[in-house]
Amino acid sequence: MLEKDDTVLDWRDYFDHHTLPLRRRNPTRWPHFPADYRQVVSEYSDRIASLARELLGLASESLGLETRRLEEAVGEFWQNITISYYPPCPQPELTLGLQAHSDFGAITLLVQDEVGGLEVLKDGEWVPVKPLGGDAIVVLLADQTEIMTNGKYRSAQHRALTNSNQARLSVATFHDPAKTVKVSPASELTSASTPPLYREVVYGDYVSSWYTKGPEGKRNIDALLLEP
Ligand SMILES: O=C(O)CCC(=O)C(=O)O
Ligand SMILES: [Fe+2]
Repeated sequence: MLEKDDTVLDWRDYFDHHTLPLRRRNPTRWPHFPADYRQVVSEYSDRIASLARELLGLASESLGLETRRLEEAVGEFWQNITISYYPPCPQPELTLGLQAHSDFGAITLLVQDEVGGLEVLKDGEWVPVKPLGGDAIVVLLADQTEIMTNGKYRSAQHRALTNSNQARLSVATFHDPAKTVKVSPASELTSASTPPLYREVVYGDYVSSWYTKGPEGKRNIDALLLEP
């Protein structure tokens, strides 16, 4: 889709649920059908947050950090659940469902239907993330985890393609720090010989800059590189 100035827009509709912290959760703003929708989303939010905590714990341990190190650096989770709907696109070669980006928070857990279209950038090539069916969950590390781990874990660049004959649905659950949290490389992972690669950033400033510049590729996190 083109805007007047030839900007390519995403071929996507979405519905966002603010789910955590609990004081942001207001299920009366969510759909009320099926009858158990609000209860299912609330329970899903809690269980996915536990999984995100567990995965950050494994990432911490894999780097020789205390189990809760990354989780504590993120602080209280700000979690949003976004359901994306990609309608069939008559000319899929002209646009993307969602343009290439890395997520700006800490960790995203994504469930997709059987249609396919999600791709991740690996060694300079776009690789399809094939739907596995069942209860498969795609784990996408996001920009704050790249900063906290001083680049040991890179945030995943990804995008969603459209297709001309089938609508697609995905459910992405984002886990972010609060806007006031300062994010920087974990001191345990830096030394004189391994200096910090990224400068400290207030998470809210990072998000504002992301929305000002647009999501293209990873240029937002690249702006924090101390020696670009
Ligand atoms: O629909 C997808 O598979 C990707 C969604 C996504 O990357 C996002 O919402 O940030
Ligand atoms: Fe994403």
